[in-house]
Amino acid sequence: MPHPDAPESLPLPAKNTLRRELRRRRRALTAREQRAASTALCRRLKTLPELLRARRVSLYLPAGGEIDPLPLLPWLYRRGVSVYLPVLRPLSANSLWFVAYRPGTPMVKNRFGIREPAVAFGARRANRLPAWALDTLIVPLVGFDEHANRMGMGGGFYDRTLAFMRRRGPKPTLIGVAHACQQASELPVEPWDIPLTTIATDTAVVRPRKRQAAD
Ligand SMILES: Nc1nc2c(c(=O)[nH]1)N(C=O)[C@@H](CNc1ccc(C(=O)N[C@@H](CCC(=O)O)C(=O)O)cc1)CN2
Ligand SMILES: Nc1ncnc2c1ncn2[C@@H]1O[C@H](COP(=O)(O)OP(=O)(O)OP(=O)(O)O)[C@@H](O)[C@H]1O
Repeated sequence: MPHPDAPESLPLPAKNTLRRELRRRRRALTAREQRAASTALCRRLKTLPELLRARRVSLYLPAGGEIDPLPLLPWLYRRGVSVYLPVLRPLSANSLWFVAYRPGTPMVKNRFGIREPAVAFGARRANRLPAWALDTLIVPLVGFDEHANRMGMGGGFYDRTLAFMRRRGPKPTLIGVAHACQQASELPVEPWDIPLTTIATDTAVVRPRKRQAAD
């Protein structure tokens, strides 16, 4: 079910207006609603076969009302999963690499005010992975629709970082996560958008429609 306030359709120029509206919705949730949503989301994630198979997973530290995936941490550590966080890649415009996140990882704020592992720590090869070397990415999103299309913060960070998915080679599982109120009725699909495997929210799991042979 689309959010009751979701617009009926989306002309392209309205994309940024919708992005602002969806960001406003998640920021408007109370601390109590945030906690309940995060608990419900993480409970659901723990039942996803994709995540049960995972050995190298990226999470994110929530900002601006994003749903919080961190209650997964103890569960992942217990299962011996290696956990990574996205870090703005130095010297490479708007793309990410993934740095180990474990007790003791030194953290700094990036230019958006989001905490991330310190550059010097991530600079050591043993502490980081390119996206293709992860098996599962938990991907933050600003908006999604019933076909599991995704809208992000608008920087193209994940789309650029995941562009390798169009080529032959490893294809990690991409699990988008969001609050249910971040659903819109129909998002425009851009040529550079990388489709997600699954989206999980506090109330549902959304998967893309299976592609027909003729698509
Ligand atoms: N928690 C979290 N971490 C993440 C992301 C994310 O979406 N969520 N990213 C996913 O890409 C990357 C960072 N991308 C971001 C892109 C834009 C803005 C942002 O707030 N833009 C402001 C302008 C801020 C400024 O320029 O100072 C804005 O649009 O209002 C933040 C993060 C990596 N880390
Ligand atoms: N693979 C890519 N190569 C070059 N530019 C890209 C690529 N992917 C996205 N971009 C650029 O990034 C910008 C932001 O794209 P868009 O508005 O779709 O972001 P988004 O999907 O919301 O962001 P994100 O991927 O960070 O969550 C666009 O101007 C687009 O041209």
